[in-house]
Amino acid sequence: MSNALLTVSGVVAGYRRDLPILHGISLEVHRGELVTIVGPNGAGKSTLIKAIAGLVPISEGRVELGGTDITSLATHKMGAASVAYVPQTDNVFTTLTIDENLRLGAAALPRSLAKDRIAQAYERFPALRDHRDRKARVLSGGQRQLLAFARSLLTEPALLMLDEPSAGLSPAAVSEVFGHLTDLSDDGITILMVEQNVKAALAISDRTYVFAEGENRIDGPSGVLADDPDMKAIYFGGTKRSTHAASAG
Ligand SMILES: Nc1ncnc2c1ncn2[C@@H]1O[C@H](COP(=O)(O)OP(=O)(O)OP(=O)(O)O)[C@@H](O)[C@H]1O
Repeated sequence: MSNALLTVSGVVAGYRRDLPILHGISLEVHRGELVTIVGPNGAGKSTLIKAIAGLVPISEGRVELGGTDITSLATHKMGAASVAYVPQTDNVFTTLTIDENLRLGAAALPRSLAKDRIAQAYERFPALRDHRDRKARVLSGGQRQLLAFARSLLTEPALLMLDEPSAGLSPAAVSEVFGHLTDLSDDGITILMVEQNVKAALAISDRTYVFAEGENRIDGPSGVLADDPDMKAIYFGGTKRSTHAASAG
């Protein structure tokens, strides 16, 4: 039996029905895995996680979470379906403090559970506890990302999806944020992320999918792909489909 938590099969999707951006994307994320999607600009990486999150219409194909069909489920129902999505920007309330952001994120939980989960969040991200009364707008880019992760984890989603968590961060902040992602993954949290920082992403993820022009190109264990000559072809002009890529299944 497959250990897949998320299964995306043949997804065709785009911002306009007559203009598909994704041309039949398939991938799997197994329970406890950290999986990255990389690829050149405009490859459709962000579009895929937005489509999974119900933000971009899917015209063909299927998305399943734990065997349940969540294709085109309305975004506001994704939380109940146990999917959390952290967008690249505008992922925290900048006019609120860290503590207020977390309390808002836990608002749907019973009061005592919310308190416990916020305490756990501060334990996991001590930098947030240290600045709990600061407005999110004065936080560094890295601290904002950590706040966005902490908020999205309050409901203990089965799947955490991140859109370019390293975008706009300094190298030191990338290494701090990616260190936390490694810890989350070590704690068994299942993560699907889109990244532009290929080297850093390959270093921390279990498996990687490479997209180009809205299609799957290569996938396999990240350690293997780091040395794959086809990666260079995809990034520097070629679009050759690999025949030796490891399968996800
Ligand atoms: N809101 C939108 N409306 C229409 N087209 C869009 C929209 N957002 C993205 N696109 C188009 O969809 C295609 C794929 O964009 P997408 O953001 O998914 O790429 P990506 O692989 O994540 O790369 P990047 O890192 O450059 O964003 C691009 O041609 C882009 O111009």
